Amino acid sequence: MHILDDLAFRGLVHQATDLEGLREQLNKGTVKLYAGFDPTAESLHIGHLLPVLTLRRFQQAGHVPFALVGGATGMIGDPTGRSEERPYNTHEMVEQWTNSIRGQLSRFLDFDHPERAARVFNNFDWFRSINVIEFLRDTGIRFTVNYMLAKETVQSRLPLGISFSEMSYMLLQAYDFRFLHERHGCSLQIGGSDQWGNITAGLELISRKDGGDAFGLTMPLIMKSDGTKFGKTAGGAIWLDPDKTSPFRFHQFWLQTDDADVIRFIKYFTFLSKEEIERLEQAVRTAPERREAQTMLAREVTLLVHGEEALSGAIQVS
Ligand SMILES: N[C@@H](Cc1ccc(O)cc1)C(=O)O
Repeated sequence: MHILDDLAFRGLVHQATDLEGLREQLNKGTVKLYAGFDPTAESLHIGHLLPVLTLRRFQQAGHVPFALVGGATGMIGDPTGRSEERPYNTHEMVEQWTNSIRGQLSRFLDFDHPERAARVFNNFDWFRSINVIEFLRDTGIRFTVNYMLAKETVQSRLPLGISFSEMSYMLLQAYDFRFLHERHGCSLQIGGSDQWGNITAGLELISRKDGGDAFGLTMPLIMKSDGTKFGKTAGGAIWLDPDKTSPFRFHQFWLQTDDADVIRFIKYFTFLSKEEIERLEQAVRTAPERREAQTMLAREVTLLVHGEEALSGAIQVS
């Protein structure tokens, strides 16, 4: 199945800048794509899994994934979806978290592939040597304040005020996209639906400067059918770090998925085939009490994140 058809089947396409153009590009050959992750804590959580696994899907389909860890952007903080300014973390903290997140990402992508090896970047590597005059003359000049004010993130913060630093976040992310496009041939950025404004800011910069082909694709915000937030439990977030959320608790979390959500989550978070998923869908309908789909979901995601040994440990305890 074509990667874009697979993503559509899984309900993973929320918005895209030019799907037909992107399809053409993907058909022509290897596409390099990236997703970025800010080190705002020592570990990724399951909210990050969707972009990570989507990178993996692209790699399996013959493309080259780049994972960017925001050692620089993490020093400012993405205002997207936040109702107030973020407190700053120290440089030491951000650096430490950048390293642990880099390690976590490596489990999901193939870094040794002979032709399509994945890569990890840290945007601090390029931002550390850019000075403010250069940045304003080269990047700031490409955006009108009017354009920035029109972004949803900024709009929603206007009543209470938003700092110049947080408002500039979109320019940092835009700069990354252009940098990876120019230096490393990256032509697609993917992210959660809330990243649309930042991704399109990058496209703005790329097309104004060199007219290159570049695309943006976002994934849906994960909602539970009962209206509560996905991934948040009474005990807090579900982390990928086994020291913060044990493989047992991780496995249990997925086992408790509602019948109404389980097939959607299987599509998002597992690599099971369309046929297998359709069979499980049937099973939820005809024999929900067996919880076959939940068992499968918990098994597959725990295996992906924690590996075989941790999975058998988690199953034995339960
Ligand atoms: N802004 C993204 C992270 C990110 C950082 C830098 C980028 O170039 C891309 C994405 C987020 O908060 O999820």
